[in-house]
Amino acid sequence: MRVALLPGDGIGPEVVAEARRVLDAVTGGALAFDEALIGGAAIDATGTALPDDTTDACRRADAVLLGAVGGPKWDDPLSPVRPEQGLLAIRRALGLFANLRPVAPFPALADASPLKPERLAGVDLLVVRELTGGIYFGVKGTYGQPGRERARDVCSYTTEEIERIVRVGAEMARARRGRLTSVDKANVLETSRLWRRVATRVVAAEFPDVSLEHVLVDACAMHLVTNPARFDVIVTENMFGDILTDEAAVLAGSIGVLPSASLGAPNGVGQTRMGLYEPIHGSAPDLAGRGVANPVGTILSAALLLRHSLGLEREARLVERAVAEALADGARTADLGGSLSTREMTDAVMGRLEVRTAAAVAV
Ligand SMILES: NC(=O)c1ccc[n+]([C@@H]2O[C@H](COP(=O)([O-])OP(=O)(O)OC[C@H]3O[C@@H](n4cnc5c(N)ncnc54)[C@H](O)[C@@H]3O)[C@@H](O)[C@H]2O)c1
Ligand SMILES: CC(C)[C@H](C(=O)O)[C@@H](O)C(=O)O
Ligand SMILES: [Mg+2]
Repeated sequence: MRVALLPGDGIGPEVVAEARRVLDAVTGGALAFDEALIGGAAIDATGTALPDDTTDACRRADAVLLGAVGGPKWDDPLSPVRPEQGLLAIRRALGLFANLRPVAPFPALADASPLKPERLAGVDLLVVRELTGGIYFGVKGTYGQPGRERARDVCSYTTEEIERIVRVGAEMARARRGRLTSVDKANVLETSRLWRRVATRVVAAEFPDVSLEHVLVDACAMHLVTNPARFDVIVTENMFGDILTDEAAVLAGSIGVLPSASLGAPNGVGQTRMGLYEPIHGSAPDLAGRGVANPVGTILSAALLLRHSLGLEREARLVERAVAEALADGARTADLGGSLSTREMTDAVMGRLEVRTAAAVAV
């Protein structure tokens, strides 16, 4: 099995290198890795944020593990080439329309969250974010005379785009606690009114066992910090999902611990899917090059990769348990109030992994 690694920029290469060590350990070296350029690193080397070689390497692979893209070096708002274009382009090129962002805070990290511990009790939610449509991909441009320009970004969704992401959300809810929250801004936006109608129809017709509620995005932002345990699966459009998941990171104690899986259509073979896996955080320019970033979000993304694209559920669980145990034993990087380096944090996880892997083999 082949995994394409796209380390990207800033702390991306640091956290991807650590997740690769974990993947190697848990699979006993069974995976082949191909490294390729994306983002600012690709702009510097080739002039474009997503070189064709990178897309080809991803297409040859069973799954992709990505670090992060972007940074101050490429932030000029007048530049026609931007690192983030590479990320959007690879999501689109691989048809990765469903972005799963689980938020199940580790009990050991309750003290790292600014929320009261009682607010965090029972929180286990999954945000299913639409990833290849909406305002990110609509017509955009800046028009008019210098000094008097107008800019626009068009938000557009088709019925089919909404149907397929709602189905993913409802399937996930069915496999969990059966509750789906569709988040929109239907009191203002046409796209949201279509979204709401389609979600209602799809769930009623195909998922009678799933309960559906509609919540407006502004209210959802509030509920996420006042009563997050009320949510099971949240399905929402591209930009709302981006914003709400950074907010939800507060529940987990740090944005450095949250993983994500971006999936395309099932490939039929044991229902695994081509997928791209990445932490939800960015390139953290303030931490880059210092070896202090938290690798847990990327390591947990690697676990999702094992589960969803390689069909290695046992190995995925081994990694997730090793992370939980390392955190329960007090392993902490600086974002969680500790002093471990990126590598030491990974070593703490790998120490638990060895014990667990040996036990699993013995059974
Ligand atoms: N998927 C991606 O590649 C992705 C996601 C978000 C932002 N970005 C890009 O990253 C750059 C920086 O964006 P930003 O500063 O708004 O967001 P960011 O997520 O990079 O950083 C936000 C804050 O979280 C901290 N943080 C992030 N990851 C961490 C980790 N693993 N361990 C410890 N602390 C961590 C940072 O130090 C910073 O204080 C921008 O260019 C942005 O476009 C990329
Ligand atoms: C960097 C940016 C394009 C990206 C997004 O908005 O999708 C990021 O914020 C994310 O959450 O993956
Ligand atoms: Mg984001």
